[in-house]
Amino acid sequence: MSISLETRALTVNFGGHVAVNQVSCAFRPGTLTAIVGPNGAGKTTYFNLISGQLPASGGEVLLNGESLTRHGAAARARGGLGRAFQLTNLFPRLSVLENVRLVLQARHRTGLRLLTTWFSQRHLVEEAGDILEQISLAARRDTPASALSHGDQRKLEVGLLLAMQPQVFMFDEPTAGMSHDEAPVILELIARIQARRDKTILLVEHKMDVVERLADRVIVLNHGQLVADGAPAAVMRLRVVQEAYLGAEVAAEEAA
Ligand SMILES: Nc1ncnc2c1ncn2[C@@H]1O[C@H](COP(=O)(O)OP(=O)(O)OP(=O)(O)O)[C@@H](O)[C@H]1O
Repeated sequence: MSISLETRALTVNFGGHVAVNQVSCAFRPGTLTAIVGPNGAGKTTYFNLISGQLPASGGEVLLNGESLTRHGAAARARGGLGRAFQLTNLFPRLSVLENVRLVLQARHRTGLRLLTTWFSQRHLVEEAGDILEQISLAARRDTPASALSHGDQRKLEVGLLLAMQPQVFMFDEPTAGMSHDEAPVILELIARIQARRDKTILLVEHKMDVVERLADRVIVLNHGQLVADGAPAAVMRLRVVQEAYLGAEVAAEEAA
């Protein structure tokens, strides 16, 4: 399939520090790419540059061949870049159902006039209800988003992404801070999006088992540079990756 998202020599400097350094990479629909690397390698910064949260110092981000340089985060989201796990996406006082319904409403571009009709309201609520089933939050549909546990808020964010139906899904450590019971729901959802094979999925992930389970391709960032790119089995054996993961495990053991 043709390229959906591409970065060309994407670069950002913070003072004298080059956090992302000339990263050129192309992503295709139907592929889940895991972005791995040691702490501070530039993974989240790379995401921020792609989604427009952070302006680049150099290089370009292209979606379907079109440069996004002039577009801010909101325009990129409308254009098809869906990034989860910025809890700011949620409307805290609105119920779980209303959060999803609002995003569906925006996607269907149903104006206020149409929305007043009983049919369109019912249709949106039904579609929102389906999404709540998928994210296992149907029982919490009337709960304000702010009253949900952290794990449930993260599920709801995936629900908002499902409602947006972006072309590119960006997940930044989707199960971080989640309990053992909660994480599988999110991973299953990502696997289901992946199974449709029409979306481009980017995943920043520290957990090796998650990368091994989900990734079709792994790219490695180290000191802001793209240092490896390929099939998960081969890339995960590389020393820089082993050190990054072993380092994380040792650090976790020391902290325990
Ligand atoms: N807004 C900022 N201002 C200054 N330096 C920053 C800023 N954001 C990130 N950095 C620096 O850029 C480098 C890359 O950080 P980044 O968070 O992207 O790494 P990461 O690979 O996501 O790390 P981790 O795995 O620990 O989340 C780090 O040295 C970080 O301190």
